[in-house]
Amino acid sequence: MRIAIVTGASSGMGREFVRQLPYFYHNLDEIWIIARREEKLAALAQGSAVPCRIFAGDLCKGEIYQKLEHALKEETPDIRMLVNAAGFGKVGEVKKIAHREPSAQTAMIDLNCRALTRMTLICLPYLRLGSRVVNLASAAAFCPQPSFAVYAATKSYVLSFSRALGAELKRTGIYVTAVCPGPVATEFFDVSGKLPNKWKDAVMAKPDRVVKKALLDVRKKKEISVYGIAMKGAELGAKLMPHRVIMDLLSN
Ligand SMILES: NC(=O)C1=CN([C@@H]2O[C@H](COP(=O)(O)OP(=O)(O)OC[C@H]3O[C@@H](n4cnc5c(N)ncnc54)[C@H](OP(=O)(O)O)[C@@H]3O)[C@@H](O)[C@H]2O)C=CC1
Ligand SMILES: CC(=O)[C@H](N)C(=O)O
Repeated sequence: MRIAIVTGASSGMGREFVRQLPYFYHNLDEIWIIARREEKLAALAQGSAVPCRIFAGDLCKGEIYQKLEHALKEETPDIRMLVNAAGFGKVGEVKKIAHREPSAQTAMIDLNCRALTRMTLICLPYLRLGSRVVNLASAAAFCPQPSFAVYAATKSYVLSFSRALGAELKRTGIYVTAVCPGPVATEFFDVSGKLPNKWKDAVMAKPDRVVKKALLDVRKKKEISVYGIAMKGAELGAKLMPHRVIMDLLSN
């Protein structure tokens, strides 16, 4: 059985991956979709061109992994693609968020880093020649971001982990792509709060376009997928400019 697994499938870019995957991969038997909101997953499954298997649960708790591991052992599928899209952010200074929502920042690390790593480790034995791992990092991975500090740090982890894992797996014919978009119009900002920099509103991208570009880059075995000229500029800027200067710019 050939499958794709997508976390964070109930909204935003995860959902978009589930919608677009059948057009890029014509031979998928099932897509396994993961998130907490079961009703959203059910609605997605209903409209899907490929049968979807729903795994509703919290990736910061153990139960969902047990269900998934059990299903993997039963089916021994060929995982053609794992998409780690579940994630969230919180806008604001570290101290203020800690006061307002004491556990939010460590929960962010749990989901954005720990859960993504755990999902990858669980799926690794089922990846075969030509399989792909797609990790949703962010342009926030390129440089530390005051007022988005923990979030940007988690995304630096995702980018670093993805690149190193990709280097390890390349000789086995398995490819890893870190997707690094700038701001994308999804439910993300309902959870994170308003963006700290007004210019980010001006470069807001559409999720379907970001995901289409990501899937094209995945096909090309690209290590990093960056959507849009503005974020390509940001990537280059973060390589050329001292991060202190960029942080000053971001703080103003
Ligand atoms: N939007 C943006 O500007 C950008 C986003 N990203 C990254 O892209 C990824 C997708 O974000 P996006 O689509 O924008 O955001 P959304 O908020 O639309 O999607 C987040 C997804 O994660 C799921 N999720 C959240 N918490 C948990 C949890 N504890 N257990 C299981 N699933 C969970 C949500 O489902 P549910 O609530 O049903 O559990 C939802 O499906 C994230 O990693 C984000 O950091 C990267 C760059 C830019
Ligand atoms: C939310 C994001 O990850 C985005 N790249 C941003 O920096 O706003």
